Amino acid sequence: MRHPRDFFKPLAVGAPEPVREIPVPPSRMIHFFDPSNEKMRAKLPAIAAKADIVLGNLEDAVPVDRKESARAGLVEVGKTADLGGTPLWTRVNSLESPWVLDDITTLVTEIGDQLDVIMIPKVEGAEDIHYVDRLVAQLEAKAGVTRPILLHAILETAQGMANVEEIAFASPRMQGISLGPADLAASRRMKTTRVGGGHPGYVSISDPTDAEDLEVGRVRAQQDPWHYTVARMVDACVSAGILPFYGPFGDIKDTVACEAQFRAAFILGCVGTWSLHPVQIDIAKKVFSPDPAEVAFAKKIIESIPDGKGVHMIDGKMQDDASWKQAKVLVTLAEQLAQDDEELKAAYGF
Ligand SMILES: CC(C)(COP(=O)(O)OP(=O)(O)OC[C@H]1O[C@@H](n2cnc3c(N)ncnc32)[C@H](O)[C@@H]1OP(=O)(O)O)[C@@H](O)C(=O)NCCC(=O)NCCSC(=O)C[C@](C)(O)C(=O)O
Ligand SMILES: [Mg+2]
Repeated sequence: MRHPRDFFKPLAVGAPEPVREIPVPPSRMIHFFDPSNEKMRAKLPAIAAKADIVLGNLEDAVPVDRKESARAGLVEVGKTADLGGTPLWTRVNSLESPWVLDDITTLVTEIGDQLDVIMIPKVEGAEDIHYVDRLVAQLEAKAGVTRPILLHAILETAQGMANVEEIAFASPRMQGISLGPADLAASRRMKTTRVGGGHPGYVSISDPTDAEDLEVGRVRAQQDPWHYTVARMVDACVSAGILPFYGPFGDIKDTVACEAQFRAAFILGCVGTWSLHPVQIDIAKKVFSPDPAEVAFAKKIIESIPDGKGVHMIDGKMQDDASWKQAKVLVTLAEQLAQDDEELKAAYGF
């Protein structure tokens, strides 16, 4: 483990100094696009105008025979596309793949100053982050990159989950962590073919109303199979000062279930999610922007308790020092999002 006094030293001579605080711009959705797809590249400026973050995906979902053109397409995006200030991220191929070394080398040296975050798939422990950390520092120094590129890990193996805390703390470059429910389900031998979301077999059942007939009056409710994983990921991220994200929801047509899954993650503490299709950008924006009615009540708590101390009754509900802090979380997020969004500003009454 690195000495605490060395933690913020660059890992290569000439590399930029690591950041001390992770920047928190609006991060409600990381929008995935395939940079080998010319049509998607052409549409990117319009997508970037709606999305908080755009990410050129080089890993799974990009066919093997298009890995090189995806990498070249992303370099073209970094050099020529006008994204209007929307951060550009990438997901590189996994560390054991034959493409990742060229992915990282090419991207950092060609478009290092345009790239905000590199997402690393299938991270299993701190050693994976340490490897990329040093490599990126060497490449930043070589290319003269002036601000450090941050790293984001995807949790998609049981091993990665078991090591989530050490992954979160592995480097000052760590920006955040996302859930990778498809690979994680496979790694854990969960019995689902879905990419994120619930499963009709994962239910809780009420007691029977008739002792003789066990079928009578029983209500079944689907549970969230990602609850434990997301909650643990949120704790790991917050304790390390980095940002937790949900991940993909593969049933593009089921916008209702997508919204429910995103909202569960939002309520548990995630700052954002992924969008795989333009329709999911709007869902994420709606879900990860706090509800105006809740913001109004949170403002009322803050206004009624100016010093944030003591016990108070507001609309029949007990409020104290801790609930004042909860209110602060909502109002601070609402204020931040309203800064660049006139519609939200009006909805929150700022
Ligand atoms: C799902 C797909 C195939 C449906 O694609 P489609 O063409 O069937 O959809 P469509 O509704 O017919 O498309 C309508 C229009 O939207 C465009 N479009 C469609 N999607 C996008 C997009 N993302 N960005 C920008 N534009 C997009 C599309 O090109 C089309 O344009 P057109 O009207 O001009 O013809 C397509 O949306 C897509 O390829 N999305 C990205 C998929 C992806 O990145 N997957 C990997 C992340 S999830 C993952 O890896 C798992 C994980 C974490 O690793 C783990 O859990 O383990
Ligand atoms: Mg995956």
